[in-house]
Amino acid sequence: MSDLQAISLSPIVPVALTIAGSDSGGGAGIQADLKTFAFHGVHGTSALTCITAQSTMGVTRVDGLPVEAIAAQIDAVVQDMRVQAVKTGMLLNREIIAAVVERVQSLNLRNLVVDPVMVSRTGAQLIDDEAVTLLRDVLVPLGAIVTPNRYEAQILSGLQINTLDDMRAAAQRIHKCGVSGVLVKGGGMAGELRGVDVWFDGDCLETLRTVTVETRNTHGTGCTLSAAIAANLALGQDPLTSVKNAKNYVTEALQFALEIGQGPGPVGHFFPYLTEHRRLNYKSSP
Ligand SMILES: Nc1ncnc2c1ncn2[C@@H]1O[C@H](COP(=O)(O)OP(=O)(O)O)[C@@H](O)[C@H]1O
Ligand SMILES: Cc1ncc(COP(=O)(O)O)c(N)n1
Repeated sequence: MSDLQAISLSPIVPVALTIAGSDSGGGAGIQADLKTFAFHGVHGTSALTCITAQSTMGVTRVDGLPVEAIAAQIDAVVQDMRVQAVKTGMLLNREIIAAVVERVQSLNLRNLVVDPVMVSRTGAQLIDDEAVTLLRDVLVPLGAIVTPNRYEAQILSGLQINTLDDMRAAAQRIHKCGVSGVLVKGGGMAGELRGVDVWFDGDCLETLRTVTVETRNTHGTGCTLSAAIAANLALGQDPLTSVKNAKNYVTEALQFALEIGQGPGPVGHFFPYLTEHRRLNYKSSP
């Protein structure tokens, strides 16, 4: 039997669903999520929440989709396939968050990874204040894992975050809102804390360190990380193992981040695994 036949006859192909926005530049959002799912050998499905006109230079326009269209996409996938893990990304506004919460609850979606996309790594708020409150009070508590960056963790915890101890305190405070596992990400921290994450699940408080990658091409790191966590959960890994595997994957993808466009380029989702010959034909980050 050929490898191809073996794959198509395989009885269980894990399925993951991303509920997120589109990034026309292909580095973050749905595009990053589907590449990440594919890399992990997980079938990727998607419910689009909004369309951003975006590049490495920034976002020039955002159009939200009607909530009925978002709910219908989720229903279509879940009614047909066994979805083992779900991640949420950019949910844009109150109405969209409420619609997603309603579907997550009524379809009893498990293994939910909430990437609380609210503030960019540079500190710019991406969704309005009312949406922030709803996300914090209603969606985050439904999550198996929530993955705030430095600024999002400040909003969710109400604490200022400047040190590793602050990250630890924030993870513990956010855990109190009902989510099972909290990963406070350190991409927006300064100095040696850049790229250091903190995990708390009620029992275990762990600092996760990888090498710090010296690159400006970090577009899509958060989306890629949360999608990789969802992929690992879909593959049957426990939450902490999923987080550790995902962090290692993001670190490798950062090491092969792409010098594409005029702003911060996207991480290289498949680039660590291209053959040496093909890799040499691309310019990777320094
Ligand atoms: N320069 C870096 N070196 C190593 N890891 C990094 C670096 N920048 C970000 N990361 C990692 O990428 C993941 C995403 O974090 P972050 O960039 O803070 O998220 P977001 O994109 O949501 O702002 C985290 O695991 C973080 O530690
Ligand atoms: C549609 C969309 N969703 C999410 C992000 C955040 O991206 P990052 O992973 O760099 O935080 C983005 N820039 N665009």
